[in-house]
Amino acid sequence: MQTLHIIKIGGSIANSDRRLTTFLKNFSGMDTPKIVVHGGGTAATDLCNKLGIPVRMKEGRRITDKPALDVAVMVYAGLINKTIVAKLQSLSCNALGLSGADLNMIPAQKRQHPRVDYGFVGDVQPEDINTYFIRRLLDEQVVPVFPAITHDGKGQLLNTNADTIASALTIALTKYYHTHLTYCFEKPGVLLDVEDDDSWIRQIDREKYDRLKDQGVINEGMIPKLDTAFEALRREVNSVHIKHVDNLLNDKGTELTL
Ligand SMILES: Nc1ncnc2c1ncn2[C@@H]1O[C@H](COP(=O)(O)OP(=O)(O)O)[C@@H](O)[C@H]1O
Ligand SMILES: CC(=O)N[C@@H](CCC(=O)OP(=O)(O)O)C(=O)O
Repeated sequence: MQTLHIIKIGGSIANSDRRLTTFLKNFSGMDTPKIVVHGGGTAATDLCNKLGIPVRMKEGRRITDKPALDVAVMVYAGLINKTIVAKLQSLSCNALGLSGADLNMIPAQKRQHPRVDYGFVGDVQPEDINTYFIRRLLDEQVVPVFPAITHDGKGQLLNTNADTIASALTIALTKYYHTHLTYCFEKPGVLLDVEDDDSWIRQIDREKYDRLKDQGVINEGMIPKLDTAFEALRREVNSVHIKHVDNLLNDKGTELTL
């Protein structure tokens, strides 16, 4: 079996030219097959603020009404996705940007929640992902770049947390590859004290995560990241790491274990 690296980059990376350029240089040097999944929450929030569109987040997910969805599609599937693809092309990396609607790659269902109406937010089941076309592209040395946008198959685009997409994609491809999932962001890993970058944890298991979540040490955007990371491990993804983007090529960062 071939080894497949799936790298998710967070909003603070996509929003910083310096960080993004460093990441893409390191990433372009990695062996294929490989996939990028990106968020862009910071840029979407900035644009919403400029346009006077209220920003509401609940447990790391954006409550997405129609104006917020329009911003999400423009920012994630448009500006950020095409910027990443162009930069990768300049590094001789044959990237292809694909929202979940393109080639029906990532069908999703509108998020159902007993108490919160998330609006146009999608949840993804790994079983629904169109692995056939992804594998065809990977076989041709193409590097797919997925933004945080999916669709419901009935013409509706949906805003989907990028950590969720990265995890579901990796789970879906684990039948065909040795899969390694890495979440890159601007912190050195999962922190015991969010104010102290030296407090990063080398390894975290589900029990420790639940404890830290109950204590409020892990909150907001880290919740979808860790929930989806543990789901990937449970579904037999070979390794999952959460690390600083500048440590992509070394072993510093938090390793998740079951
Ligand atoms: N225990 C923790 N360790 C690291 N970061 C944390 C922790 N708790 C909360 N955070 C916050 O979560 C943020 C990451 O979530 P988010 O902004 O959604 O990231 P991304 O865009 O990378 O998905 C960090 O920048 C940090 O401010
Ligand atoms: C539903 C939902 O929350 N979608 C996310 C998608 C972007 C994302 O995941 O970006 P980060 O990786 O920067 O957090 C949002 O709109 O913020």
